[in-house]
Amino acid sequence: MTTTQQTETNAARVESENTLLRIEGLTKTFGSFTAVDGVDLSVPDGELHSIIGPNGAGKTTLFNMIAGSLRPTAGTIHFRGTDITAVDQDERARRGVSRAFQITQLFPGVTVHENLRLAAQADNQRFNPLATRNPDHDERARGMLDDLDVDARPDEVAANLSHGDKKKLEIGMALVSEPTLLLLDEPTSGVAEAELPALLEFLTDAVTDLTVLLIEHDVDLVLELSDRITVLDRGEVIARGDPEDIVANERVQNAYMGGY
Ligand SMILES: Nc1ncnc2c1ncn2[C@@H]1O[C@H](COP(=O)(O)OP(=O)(O)OP(=O)(O)O)[C@@H](O)[C@H]1O
Repeated sequence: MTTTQQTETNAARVESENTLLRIEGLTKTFGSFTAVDGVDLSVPDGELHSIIGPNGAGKTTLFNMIAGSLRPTAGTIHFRGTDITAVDQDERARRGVSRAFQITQLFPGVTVHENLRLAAQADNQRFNPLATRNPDHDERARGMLDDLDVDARPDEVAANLSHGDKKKLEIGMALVSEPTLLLLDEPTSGVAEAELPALLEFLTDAVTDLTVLLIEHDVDLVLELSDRITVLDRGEVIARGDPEDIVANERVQNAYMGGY
């Protein structure tokens, strides 16, 4: 083997050692319609990778396949080097793939603290209010509540929070389960303009040491938070790069980001 070949092999090995999520040829068809069409994606440890694209581009379908709620028609998903394509959603969550949903999933009738405690003690994201109380979960819930800085007392019921604080709580519930890969689906959807700066500040802190896949329509937020961005259009990857590359990409301009 030449020195150049050796260097390339080493570089490939380092790349694969750092890769947390690797997707190859991922495809989903609904009848004759192809919603996600042969998507490749590699996300290294610690990266915040955003998936953007116009409505109906296939972002949520892609997320559903990564989270395990939707079976791909073709392609593979590797997580930490292991093929998880056939692994069910609960087992993926147990292995560290955690999802905060587009539609708020918190329990409106219970307190803010209790929501976080239930999330901390959830076994692979299945909430069990009857599980034996563990002081460690209480502590993690309290710590997360401090980080969240929501405008509510711990004993306030979640239903009384502002929409922005509900979003924060929902993300906090995903974080308190200590995920390896966090899937964030539209964290700012429905959040009032006035609440956005606080949510952005929280998100920036919360995701610092995590590997995150983010779907988000707010382009400013995507450009600010992302290490890399993948742009989908009609199920296909049309561009990938760091925020500067994406802003400068003509195809992306035409498909999606008119005005940037
Ligand atoms: N279960 C389903 N059956 C049939 N078609 C579906 C199904 N789920 C999604 N689709 C279609 O697949 C395409 C991609 O949908 P998807 O929700 O993944 O897009 P998206 O990029 O997340 O859109 P948005 O930004 O509007 O949330 C859309 O045309 C949608 O109508």
